[in-house]
Amino acid sequence: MTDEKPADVAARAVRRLTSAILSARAHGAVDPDLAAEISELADLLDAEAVDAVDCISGKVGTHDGALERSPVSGPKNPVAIPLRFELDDDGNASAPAEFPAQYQGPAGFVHGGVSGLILDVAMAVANSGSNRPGMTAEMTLRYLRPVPLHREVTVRGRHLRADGRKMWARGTIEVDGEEAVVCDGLFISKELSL
Ligand SMILES: CCCCC/C=C\C/C=C\C/C=C\C/C=C\CCCC(=O)SCCNC(=O)CCNC(=O)[C@H](O)C(C)(C)COP(=O)(O)OP(=O)(O)OC[C@H]1O[C@@H](n2cnc3c(N)ncnc32)[C@H](O)[C@@H]1OP(=O)(O)O
Repeated sequence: MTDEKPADVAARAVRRLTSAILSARAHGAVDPDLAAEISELADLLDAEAVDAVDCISGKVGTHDGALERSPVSGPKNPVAIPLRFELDDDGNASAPAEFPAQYQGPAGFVHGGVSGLILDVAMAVANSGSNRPGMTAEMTLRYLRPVPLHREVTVRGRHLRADGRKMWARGTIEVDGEEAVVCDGLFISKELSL
């Protein structure tokens, strides 16, 4: 038995579908009937969709549900891998990650923009873990070696220091224990409003 919510089950299925469509397309083999069936499913859900930014998040402009809706860690978000971050006693975030085909940049490797996205969230989680949530103001990425698809790597986020509203954090993606991508981020605390 699982206590997974229907929306989470659906999101997981859509992730598998995305990966499967990519790999089927690569071999020129998307069955037309199946494609029509998938489209019908999308029509069905689309008709039920609520036209609001906050439909998976709770209140607009808040941090509520940020982890749940995140395109990186959100089990409700089909675009997410999703990563499950753990915090250690010092507020450092880490998560194992294995990237499927839809995150490809160079053949066989993760797209650099995806690495940036992942590290932004890793740093945000670490900042929040240190009770210092904030908006990303600046990120500097160094790509030291390519990150392979379909292989477990480690994502880390570390809150470094704070000065007033400013916070500095560092995020890394490690492949075989070696840094492959390193990101330095500046975050600014801010009340959100639309
Ligand atoms: C939705 C937010 C969620 C945040 C996460 C929190 C909790 C979530 C819990 C767990 C985490 C789970 C999942 C993670 C979820 C989300 C994480 C993703 C984070 C994002 O995806 S977030 C979207 C991208 N991000 C933006 O959308 C920012 C747009 N932007 C602005 O909203 C403003 O631009 C802002 C607020 C940055 C500053 O504006 P402002 O008016 O409040 O402040 P002001 O300009 O006065 O600057 C004050 C001092 O910061 C310096 N400063 C400002 N910007 C700088 C820069 N770029 N470089 C160097 N220094 C800078 C100034 O120079 C001054 O410094 P000084 O005081 O020394 O003069």
